[in-house]
Amino acid sequence: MGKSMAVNAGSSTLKYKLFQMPEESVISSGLVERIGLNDSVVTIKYGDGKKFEETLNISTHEEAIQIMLDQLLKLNIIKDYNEITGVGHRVVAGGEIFNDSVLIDDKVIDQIESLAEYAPLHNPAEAMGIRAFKKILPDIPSVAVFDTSFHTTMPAVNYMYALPYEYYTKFGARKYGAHGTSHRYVSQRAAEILGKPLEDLKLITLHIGAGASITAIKNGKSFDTSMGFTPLTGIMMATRTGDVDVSLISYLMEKLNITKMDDMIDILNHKSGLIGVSGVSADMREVEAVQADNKQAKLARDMYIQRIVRYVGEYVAELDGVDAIVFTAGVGENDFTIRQEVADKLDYFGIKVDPEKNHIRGVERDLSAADATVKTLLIPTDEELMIVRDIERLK
Ligand SMILES: Nc1ncnc2c1ncn2[C@@H]1O[C@H](COP(=O)(O)OP(=O)(O)O)[C@@H](O)[C@H]1O
Ligand SMILES: CC(=O)OP(=O)(O)O
Ligand SMILES: [Mg+2]
Repeated sequence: MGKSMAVNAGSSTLKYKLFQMPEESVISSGLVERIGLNDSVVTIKYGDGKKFEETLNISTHEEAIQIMLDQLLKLNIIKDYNEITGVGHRVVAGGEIFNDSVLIDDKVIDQIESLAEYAPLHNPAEAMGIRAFKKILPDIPSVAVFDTSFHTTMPAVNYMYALPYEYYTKFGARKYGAHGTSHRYVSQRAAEILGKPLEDLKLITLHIGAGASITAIKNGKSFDTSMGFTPLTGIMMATRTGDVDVSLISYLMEKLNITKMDDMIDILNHKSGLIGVSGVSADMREVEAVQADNKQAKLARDMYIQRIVRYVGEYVAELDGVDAIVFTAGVGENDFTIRQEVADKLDYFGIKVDPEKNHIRGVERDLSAADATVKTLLIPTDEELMIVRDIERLK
């Protein structure tokens, strides 16, 4: 009994879902998009199909949380914050400390903050969100659900960097990955849709949003993933480089007269990726709107696709075959053109998408063409559902 709230702070978004428990029915869901960009959009769904929408400039996750909390009361979604009896927060980095979700106490908040360097765009904002909720609801159970915990099953051969070994044992220098809650959710749904036990499947899950990562899943477990020590590496993202030669970084620092590594990393995290190459926008929709007449925008989009294709190819090899690939997250769920072009480039593997089935947004569907030997699925992610289940499990 009661209402449970799942809070999901992404790099450019803040999402929440308020669930009636134990039914797991969604009372209200909200999304603040484009945090830190101009014209942030707040969308809140509630009641019987009611929708609140507002466009304003929101520069931090702290502001986004405040707006969201105010609207819960203003829109009469709840009459009092005390109606909420459990809160779960998505946290990106859990390092090697957290291989499962935990009940949050002061020590856990400190540990999440101590892992800030493992996810600089996320953990500080997420710790802040946890504190904001603790302030208004100090006595209800709250749970942290880590992106990294799904990836703790990766074998050392995949999570180790070829650096001196003691950097791992002394400093925790290894690949941790991210988006684990999403990769876990869509892999479970994929098994249900395919009607096969997850343990028997080889899957490649493509979580492509503002942050983006690809995971190879073997026997239901994360086997390899594209993000690294932090969510900076792997495929190209909205504002992040993805993989880059680190020697180039020191060369560029000299050229740009940058003396602090943090300043350089800030460029790699915030000024690169789609926005960096296109010079237009971090938002795929805006890049696509101008690509016909803008060479850089077209190049940015082509690079974005190419890197996805590259990782899928790598993971087909690592998994020694694949049963299905799954598209999810902001771009993966909404952009049929990206899905189509990615699939077209992978047809050697037997990945083939039916253009008609693919012409859709945001619904679960098998997109595979009749002659595909590898399935392509569209599965909207639901990190919030996973989070709320962990509140129930742990409270
Ligand atoms: N219709 C669409 N077409 C292309 N891209 C879209 C569309 N809708 C959303 N996106 C992309 O999805 C991104 C947000 O993805 P999401 O996974 O929700 O964010 P986050 O990484 O912050 O969790 C946006 O930046 C936008 O580029
Ligand atoms: C880890 C990460 O990049 O998350 P998001 O896509 O939500 O920003
Ligand atoms: Mg996200």
